[in-house]
Amino acid sequence: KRHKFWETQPVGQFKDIGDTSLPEGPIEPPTTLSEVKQEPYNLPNLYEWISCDIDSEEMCTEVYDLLTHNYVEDDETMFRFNYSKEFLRWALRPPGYYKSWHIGVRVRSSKKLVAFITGVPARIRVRDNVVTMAEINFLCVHKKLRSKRLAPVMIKEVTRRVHLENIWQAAYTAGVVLPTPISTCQYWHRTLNPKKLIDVGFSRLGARMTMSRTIKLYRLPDSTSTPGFRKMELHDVPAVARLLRNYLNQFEVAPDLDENDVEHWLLPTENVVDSYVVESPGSHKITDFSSFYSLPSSILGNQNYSILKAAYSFYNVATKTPLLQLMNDVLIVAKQKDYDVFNALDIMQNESFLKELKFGPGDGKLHYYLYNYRLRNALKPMELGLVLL
Ligand SMILES: CCCCCCCCCCCCCC(=O)CSCCNC(=O)CCNC(=O)[C@H](O)C(C)(C)COP(=O)(O)OP(=O)(O)OC[C@H]1O[C@@H](n2cnc3c(N)ncnc32)[C@H](O)[C@@H]1OP(=O)(O)O
Ligand SMILES: CCOC(=O)c1cnc2ccc(OC)cc2c1SCCC#N
Repeated sequence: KRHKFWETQPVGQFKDIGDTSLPEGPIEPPTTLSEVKQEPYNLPNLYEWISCDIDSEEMCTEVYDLLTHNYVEDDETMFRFNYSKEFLRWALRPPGYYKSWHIGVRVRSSKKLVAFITGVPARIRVRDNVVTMAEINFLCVHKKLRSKRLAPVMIKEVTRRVHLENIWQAAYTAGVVLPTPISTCQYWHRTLNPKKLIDVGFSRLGARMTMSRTIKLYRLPDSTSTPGFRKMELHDVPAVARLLRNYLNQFEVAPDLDENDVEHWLLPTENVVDSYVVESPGSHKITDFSSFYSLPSSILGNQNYSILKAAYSFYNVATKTPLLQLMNDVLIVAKQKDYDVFNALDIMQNESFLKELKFGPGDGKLHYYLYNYRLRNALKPMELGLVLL
């Protein structure tokens, strides 16, 4: 398959797979800031660039509306991601973020927002090297402007703006295969509301299974079982940061999160991210941690339902409580909060609980990518300690 754009980029190329003579690490050296293109890339005349101020209610609504109608759909066009406005504000304003990396394209005449791409800064450890990167996300071109090679221009423009901040690497995920994945992961789904998932056509009644038998199969207790299991609070940040930093050390690629990062990414935010700790009743020590984020989806073409309430496993650390028990408690909480499904990737140590907690494998894959950083070999999912939103 020809990749006319990606073959011009400093990314692992398919032709280089297996070439162990190529060194691991940056593919191109940084340039001086004066060598970075100072002016934006050219768009077709009808369009103009806009840096989106996500703090502005009006601008945030325009971004939300573009994504709600034009962002990622599954292959069967059963669902389309429906990131909420408060989720977008959370995802796009981590410590050290740049408004200039929230890039929109408007129609000059109507001022209609028709495309979007974002970056946020993150310190990512790759094996033994911590690299400041841009995490790229929310690449979206309006359905009516597809297949016009707008995406490469969006990607070159965000690359240019990242370079202006003296950052030369990026991390991103996609459901499509591009040159060249550093790892390919699988989604797993734990049904919480079987009736709804069957009604929308995602799940089917198993052979020799009645609806009531199916409901019983996925039923969860009304309350959690781990003593000391509670919502994370601000004063837990130092302990959670210690726990998480230590846990993530075992993975080949993982975020290097300090206390500011932990406060932003993991402190509970209503309808955006939920996080729980296990505080040992005696010692008051934080021994375990679990978190999930809330990413609803529009249900396309169903008479009875319009929104799927989905929770996505985020970061989990079990040092005392068995991970299986910790995750079962988190499923119980997600069900209490009326989620329809709890999703998880087969990364980190997730494989150890997926089957036992009745997750089923999805048919979608998620490919992880690094920009301008070569890994000699692809990673197994369990070597990945990075979750992108
Ligand atoms: C140092 C800093 C560096 C920062 C930058 C790092 C890199 C960041 C990279 C971005 C990471 C984003 C991560 C992220 O947001 C999470 S993945 C979600 C991407 N968004 C969607 O799927 C939303 C629905 N689809 C669309 O809006 C359009 O189909 C998009 C805009 C996806 C493509 O628009 P289009 O109208 O359908 O297509 P053309 O404009 O005609 O362009 C065709 C070219 O685009 C390549 N393409 C297609 N999908 C891609 C994807 N998901 N990543 C990268 N490239 C993608 C494709 O291979 C081809 O190139 P090739 O000819 O070489 O094969
Ligand atoms: C019921 C299980 O499927 C999903 O939760 C879901 C929801 N919305 C989507 C929107 C776009 C989409 O495009 C790939 C997939 C989904 C999926 S499956 C993959 C995500 C997970 N887990």
